[in-house]
Amino acid sequence: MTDAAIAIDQLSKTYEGGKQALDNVSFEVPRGSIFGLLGPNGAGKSTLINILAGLVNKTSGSAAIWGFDIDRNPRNSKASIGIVNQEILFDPFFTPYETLEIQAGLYGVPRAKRRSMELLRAVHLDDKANAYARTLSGGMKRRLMVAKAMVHAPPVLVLDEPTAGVDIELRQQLWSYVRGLNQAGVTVVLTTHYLEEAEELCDRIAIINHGRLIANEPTRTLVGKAKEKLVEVTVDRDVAEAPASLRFEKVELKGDRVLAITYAKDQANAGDVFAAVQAQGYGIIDVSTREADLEDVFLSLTRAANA
Ligand SMILES: Nc1ncnc2c1ncn2[C@@H]1O[C@H](COP(=O)(O)OP(=O)(O)OP(=O)(O)O)[C@@H](O)[C@H]1O
Repeated sequence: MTDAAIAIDQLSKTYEGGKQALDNVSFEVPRGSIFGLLGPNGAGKSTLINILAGLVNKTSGSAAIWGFDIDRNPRNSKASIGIVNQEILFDPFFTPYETLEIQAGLYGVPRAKRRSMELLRAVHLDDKANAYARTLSGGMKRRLMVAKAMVHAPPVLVLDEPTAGVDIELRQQLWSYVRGLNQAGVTVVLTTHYLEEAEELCDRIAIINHGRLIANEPTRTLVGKAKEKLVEVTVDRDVAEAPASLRFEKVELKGDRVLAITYAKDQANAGDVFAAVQAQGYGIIDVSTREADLEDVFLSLTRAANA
């Protein structure tokens, strides 16, 4: 038995009709982490989450949640995970309070241990406790889904694209709640298309592309893998067009006197860039560099995997 929050071993899924959504995927989510599961549309993220939730049958491989194998110990594995799906699912005629009470009933949480009001307060819905769920805004519904996933106090919370269509302020609120849960000991797995969100929140990131795992590393290591770096050079006179003789990945003219030059870190350094600019007869007035972010890494990894 592993002590990972989630352990996935050689997991594969081929849907009826022959579409292979997961191809031999193995990784572990460390307990206590905020783990990002990233990938382009159709990569297989939802399939993976639905297998963990018991909603989709895997074709082969194994998965365990909090040490409980999903086949051998489905009750315990299900009790160990709370999942917030992409779709918003609850009865529009129940109030948020009732929705949580019903969910608690489904999970067999005894009345004395229910904390529906506390959960509603945590997601800033306590003033809507007795409103019909159908009268809630999209963002409120999503927050109710998060509260619903937490009624049985699972040690692992999975959020599948939780902020799609949620405005920035509510997104911040949602994340501060998720961070709070994590600080209280809950392991969090989230899938997102917002790379900067993953970069900011996640300790570790796995990337899936066409059903295959192409990265699984601490966020910092992953960001450090960016192959390209950008330097902007301000020169001492107007540049009519980006000089063609500068042999770097990309040279763009930004404004009259600023050259934005992208170079491959393993082939050049900033000194080479400055020397090349000076060799063109320009004096250098100012320089600024930008560290590559997760977006660059994500694009270069998925591009390499597709090639
Ligand atoms: N029930 C199904 N039957 C057949 N194919 C399916 C089914 N569900 C998903 N697929 C296919 O499996 C692949 C993976 O889909 P999945 O929804 O897991 O991807 P995803 O990474 O979650 O994408 P998105 O970010 O768009 O939700 C896709 O090609 C999808 O069309």
